[in-house]
Amino acid sequence: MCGIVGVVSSAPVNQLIYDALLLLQHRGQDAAGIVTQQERKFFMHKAKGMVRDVFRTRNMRALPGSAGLGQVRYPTAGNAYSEEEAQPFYVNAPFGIVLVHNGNLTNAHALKAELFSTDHRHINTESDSEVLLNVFAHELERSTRGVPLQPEDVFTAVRNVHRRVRGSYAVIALIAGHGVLAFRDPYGIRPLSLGRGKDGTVMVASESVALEGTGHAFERHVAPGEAVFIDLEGRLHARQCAQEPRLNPCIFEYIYLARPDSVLDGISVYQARLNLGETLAKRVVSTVPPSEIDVIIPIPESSRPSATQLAHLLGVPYREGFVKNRYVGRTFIMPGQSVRKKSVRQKLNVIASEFKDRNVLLVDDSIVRGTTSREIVQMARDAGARKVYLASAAPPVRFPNVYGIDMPTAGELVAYGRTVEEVRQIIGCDALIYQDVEGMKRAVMKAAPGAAGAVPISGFDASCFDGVYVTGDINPDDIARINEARIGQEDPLDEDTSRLALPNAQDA
Ligand SMILES: O=P(O)(O)OC[C@H]1O[C@H](OP(=O)(O)OP(=O)(O)O)[C@H](O)[C@@H]1O
Ligand SMILES: NC(=O)CC[C@H](N)C(=O)O
Ligand SMILES: [Mg+2]
Repeated sequence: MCGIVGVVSSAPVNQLIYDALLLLQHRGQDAAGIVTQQERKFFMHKAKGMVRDVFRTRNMRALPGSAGLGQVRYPTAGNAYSEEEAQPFYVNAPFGIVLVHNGNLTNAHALKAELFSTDHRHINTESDSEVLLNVFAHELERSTRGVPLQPEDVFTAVRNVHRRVRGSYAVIALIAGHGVLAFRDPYGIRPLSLGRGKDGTVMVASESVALEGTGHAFERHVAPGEAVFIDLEGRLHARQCAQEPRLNPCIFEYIYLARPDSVLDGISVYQARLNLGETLAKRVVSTVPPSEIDVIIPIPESSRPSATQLAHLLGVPYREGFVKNRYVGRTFIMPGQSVRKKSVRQKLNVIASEFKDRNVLLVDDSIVRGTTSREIVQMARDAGARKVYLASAAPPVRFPNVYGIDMPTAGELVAYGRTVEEVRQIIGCDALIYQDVEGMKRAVMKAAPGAAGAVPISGFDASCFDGVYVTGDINPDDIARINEARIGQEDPLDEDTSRLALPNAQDA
C-alpha cells in the first residue's frame, strides 16, 4: 500500500497535495513526491523520507500550478533504498504524463520484456509502477485520434491497460495540458475515492480521510475497473473500462492499513475493527474464561477499536498499558527486520503498574512476522504480569501477499506452516487466540451500511489468510518472481532477515 492523491483546482494545489499526503502518511513512510502542472509544464519534487522531511519551503515554492498529484511510498517492488524509485514517475510522450500507483503488478516481469521487445520502451528502474506508466503511455499513444485529447481516447487506453496488466493498481495520472485520470483495477483491490471542495476543486485520494481532512466532501468511490477523467476545467468524465469488474477489496486495509476514520468502499474502517473485536470476544471466551483476565490492554495503535469492543463484551477493564512514542513510525511497513525489531522497543513503553501481578490479555490487530508480539509479551512479563494472553483480531497470516502488502515470502511469516500452539511458543505467551477467517470476513462485511449507489462487495481479497488470490492467476512461479523483485529492498546492512524460530529448536 501507498497513499496517492490527485487534484484539479482553480487555485494553487501544492499545499493541498502536501496536506493530503500528511493525512495518508500511515500508508507509506519511505519516500514522498509531488508533481504540479502549470501551463503544460510539470514541476516535480520527490525524495526518500516522510512528507515533513521531503518538502522544505523552497521545494514547495517550486511547485506552482492548479493541477497535480502526489504519493507516499511503501515499497513492495523494486528497491526501497533508491531515490529513483520514489514516485511520481514521468514520461515525456505522449503529451507528457506523470503517474502515481498504489498496488503491485503480478506480471511486471513479463510486461517489462514486452515493453522492450514490442513497444520499444525503456524502463530505467526495478519499479512495477514505471512499467505500468509505460504500458499506459503506449496505449494512450495508440488510442489518441488527435489534439486535444478526448476523454474517450483516454478510456480506450485504460481499457487496454486492463487487458495487459495483472495484479492490483489504484492509479492517478496527470496528462499535461489535459487533466487528471484515476482508475482502479477490475477487482478494486486497492482503494480510491473522490471528493469535491466548495470552490469546485476535485480531489481523488486513496482514503476518504484525505478528502475530508482537507475540506472536501466525499462524493463516491471510484468503482473497480472504472476510469475517471477530470479535465482542467474540473469537469468529470467517467467510464467503466473493465469487462467483468467485481469488487474484492483487500481485507487487510480494514484490519491494519487504513486509518480508522476512513470509509473504504462503503465500509467504515472503525466499525469493521469494532466488529472484529466482537467476533474475537466469542473466540476468547472459549479459550480463557473472562474471570481469569484482570485487564485488557491494546497494542497501540491499530488494535484499539477491537480491544475496546472486546473488553466491553467481556466485562473486563480496558487499560492503556503501552505508551506509543508518536515520533516513531509504523513498524510493520518499515523495510528490513532489524529496524522493525529495534523500533518496537523504541516505539512502545510499558506503564508497569498496569501489569504488576495481573493476568493481562493483550490485543493486536494482526500478527505477521511476530516481531511486535514477541517483544511486547516479554515487556509485559518484565513489567511483572502473572499471565500474558494474546489475542489477534485477524486470523493467522499464512500466505504471501502479492497485491501490495510487503509480505511476499511465506518463510518470513511466523504462522506459515505452523500450528497455533507452535506460534504461541515462539511468541512466548500463555494463551494465543486468533480470529477465524470466516468470522473476520463476516465482521468486516457487517460494517458496510449498503449505501444507495454503492458498488456491492462480491468478497474480499483475504489471500494472506486463506491463500485464495482474487485475480485467480497467481502460481508459485509468480510468487517467487515477486519475491525476487522485492529482495533488493532489504537493507544490505540488515543482518537479521531470518524468521522467528521455535525456542530451543532448529526450525524447519
Ligand atoms: O507481527 P509483526 O510483523 O510485528 O506485525 C504486526 C504488527 O505491526 C503492526 O503495527 P505497526 O507498529 O506497524 O502500526 P500501528 O501503530 O498502526 O499498530 C500491526 O498493528 C501489528 O502490531
Ligand atoms: N505499496 C505500494 O502501493 C507500492 C507501489 C509500487 N509497487 C512500489 O513498490 O513502489
Ligand atoms: Mg500495531
